[in-house]
Amino acid sequence: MKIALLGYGKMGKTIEQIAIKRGHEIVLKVDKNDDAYDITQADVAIDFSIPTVAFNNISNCLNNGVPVISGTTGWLQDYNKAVALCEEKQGAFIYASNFSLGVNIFFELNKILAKMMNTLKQYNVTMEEIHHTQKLDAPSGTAITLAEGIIENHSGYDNWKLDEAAEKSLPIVAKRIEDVPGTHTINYESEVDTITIEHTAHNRQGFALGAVIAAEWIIGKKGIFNMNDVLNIG
Ligand SMILES: NC(=O)C1=CN([C@@H]2O[C@H](COP(=O)(O)OP(=O)(O)OC[C@H]3O[C@@H](n4cnc5c(N)ncnc54)[C@H](O)[C@@H]3O)[C@@H](O)[C@H]2O)C=CC1
Ligand SMILES: O=C(O)C1=N[C@H](C(=O)O)C[C@H](O)C1
Repeated sequence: MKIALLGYGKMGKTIEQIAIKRGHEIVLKVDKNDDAYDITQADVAIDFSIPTVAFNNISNCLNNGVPVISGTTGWLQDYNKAVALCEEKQGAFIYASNFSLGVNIFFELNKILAKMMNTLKQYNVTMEEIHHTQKLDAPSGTAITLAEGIIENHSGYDNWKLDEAAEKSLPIVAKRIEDVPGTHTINYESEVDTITIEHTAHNRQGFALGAVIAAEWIIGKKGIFNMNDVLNIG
């Protein structure tokens, strides 16, 4: 498979290593200021760039008939536009806030726990995410997906807020600590006890492998998909 990497930072470089080990070829590496490039030489593009350029990168792929996987977070105000463009062009597109198998299992566990806790009003939910200090967005995309999983399954919450407590709001605390690849913790706290679920990434390999597996999976397909489609869970 010929892969274009849109964004050649920490994730782009990790994806390159894994893709080559799995027998793929990197035909294009696009980073900032690389404006003139021909995306059509790639069978599939993988975008791990920055929030302000992700939508342009995705649009360029869809406009040129190249299936695209995006893991960039912090651009979701334009997600519906990307979906509409994908439908118009009959293209193929996957966005996931987190491509790792472990986090996708954690997403499902989070929904089940929220459903179980729905009637137990003595427990308040809080969430914390910790990432490295170069991260541009807060809260993390993964924290937003987790919050959405709780809101869909627990009638005590209908929105989330960063660093703020309010009625029916799920508070998310975002911490930035040197070199942390990504830790997400959800606490259900009552006066007598606390129930905690947590996912800790030890490195970026799980995110990168998931993105390459998604790229392998999307070849030959048309439509808008997510990691549940790829991993067949949920
Ligand atoms: N969905 C997932 O599983 C994961 C998502 N992420 C997200 O992926 C994104 C990238 O993460 P990292 O690689 O850690 O960040 P990074 O900062 O190491 O890499 C981003 C790269 O994008 C480049 N860039 C800037 N403008 C560009 C443009 N116009 N076109 C292409 N590239 C451009 C930057 O120069 C940089 O090299 C972030 O949004 C992060 O939140 C990170 C890890 C896992
Ligand atoms: O920026 C990161 O590093 C990560 N970003 C993603 C997010 O915002 O959830 C996924 C992972 O936690 C690492």
